[in-house]
Amino acid sequence: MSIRLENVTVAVPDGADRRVLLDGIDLEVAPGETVAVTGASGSGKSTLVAVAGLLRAPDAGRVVIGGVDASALKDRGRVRLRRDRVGIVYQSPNLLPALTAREQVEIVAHIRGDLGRAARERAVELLTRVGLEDRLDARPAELSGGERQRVGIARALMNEPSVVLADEPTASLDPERGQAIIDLLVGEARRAGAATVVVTHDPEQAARADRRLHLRGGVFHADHAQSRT
Ligand SMILES: Nc1ncnc2c1ncn2[C@@H]1O[C@H](COP(=O)(O)OP(=O)(O)OP(=O)(O)O)[C@@H](O)[C@H]1O
Repeated sequence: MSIRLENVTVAVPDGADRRVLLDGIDLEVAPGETVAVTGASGSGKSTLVAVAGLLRAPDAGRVVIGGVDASALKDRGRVRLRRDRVGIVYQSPNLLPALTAREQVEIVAHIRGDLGRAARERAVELLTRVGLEDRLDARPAELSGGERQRVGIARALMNEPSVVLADEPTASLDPERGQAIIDLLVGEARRAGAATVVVTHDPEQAARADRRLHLRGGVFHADHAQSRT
């Protein structure tokens, strides 16, 4: 399933004025496609992820996930659409200190009310895919930053999302580990056929995506790195 943003506009208070962060953005990401979004600090990248992930309603425009127009849904429907179709990888994975890696991932199924044997097996399979098969019972304090982010990726994929959104998922890691995490995320999202948007500051990471867009002045510009290649 794809995600489509149509004419999305978001403005925020700026002193006595209002500042337009997203100015009629159009974006369609196909199933299995990865789009990297770069942009200066404060350019609205996190806001874009929040809107695409149905965490924040745009002031105007629509977000359509798998053909379903989120703006036409009531709050509960929007929450369900996000829970069932969207996986989000955050800058920092915000794991629950008391839970093991396995439980951090299982909790997604628990929230949906379907933590049965199949879900438990899927959690282990995902943690294995991200290279944590030996760390299943480790708690966050026992994991490195990179390992915690791997748990965050497994957790984001647990609901078999149609759309994966990642907001600077490697911000807290060194470049080498960051690149490995991006490769893992992009690879897993492609494998799952998810439409994927990765926000990153890092041109090398952006180069791993199928398409690169640069957010400036509230609109997308084709990334310079892309036009050189
Ligand atoms: N609800 C809000 N009220 C007021 N200002 C806001 C609100 N949401 C975002 N902003 C401002 O809008 C700008 C863009 O924020 P956003 O977090 O989307 O940028 P970003 O590109 O992700 O930045 P960074 O790369 O630094 O994380 C920032 O200046 C932020 O302070």
